[in-house]
Amino acid sequence: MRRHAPFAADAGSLYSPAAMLQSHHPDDPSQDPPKAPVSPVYTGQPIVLIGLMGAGKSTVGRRLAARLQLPFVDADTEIESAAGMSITDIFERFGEAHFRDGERRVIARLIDGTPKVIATGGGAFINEETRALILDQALAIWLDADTAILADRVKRRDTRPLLRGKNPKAVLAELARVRNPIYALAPVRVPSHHAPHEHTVLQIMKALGL
Ligand SMILES: Nc1ncnc2c1ncn2[C@@H]1O[C@H](COP(=O)(O)OP(=O)(O)O)[C@@H](O)[C@H]1O
Ligand SMILES: O=C(O)C1=C[C@@H](OP(=O)(O)O)[C@@H](O)[C@H](O)C1
Ligand SMILES: [Mg+2]
Repeated sequence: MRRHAPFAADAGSLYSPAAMLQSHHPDDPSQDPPKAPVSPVYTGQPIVLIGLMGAGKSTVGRRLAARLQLPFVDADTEIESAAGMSITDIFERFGEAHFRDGERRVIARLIDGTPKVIATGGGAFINEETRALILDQALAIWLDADTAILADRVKRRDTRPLLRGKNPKAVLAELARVRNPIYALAPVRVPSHHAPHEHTVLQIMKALGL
């Protein structure tokens, strides 16, 4: 795994003074590139959330990015924009393999070395090429929740083609059996319980030493 030089510790501030000095727009802070928080653990790579459907990658990821003042991007939303249609339509019209190909290409584009939070779709990290890229160039965080919690959460939206017309708990249990050993390759695992999103955000920040 590629190692990144840690930013200098700066007591009292989350942000690197060195990064601030590199601004190309001294008169317009809104033009500055995002600055990675300073931590002895987190060293500025893109943070990539992985885990099963319903784990909270999209909703927790957005809140985590806001908290860290980093850009947030949801890979599923990017795939939908690139395709000009919903994930459900991509699956129906072109099949899962086509979706997986788009997913692989979109995530490769999103991991560009700049600090940001990326929420992936649950299957992204299962692709060998995507997994290798994430493990090498990003910091993968596995949001891990029980099947019962996941099944309860995914009931809220009918946007997941793998669950449509099926028993969500049974599908998620089978996906957990196959995928959890692969998600476990992530260097960081954060449990996602019945608790507010902010609780998981704080757990992630703690795991990152922030
Ligand atoms: N503590 C929590 N952590 C994550 N998601 C939660 C939590 N509590 C409720 N949810 C809800 O679970 C649903 C699934 O979350 P989402 O972020 O879309 O998961 P994913 O992107 O991993 O499939 C959303 O409706 C979200 O608001
Ligand atoms: O687990 C999966 O294979 C999928 C998860 C979904 O994203 P979420 O994990 O955000 O629900 C979405 O990418 C697609 O429906 C397939
Ligand atoms: Mg999501």
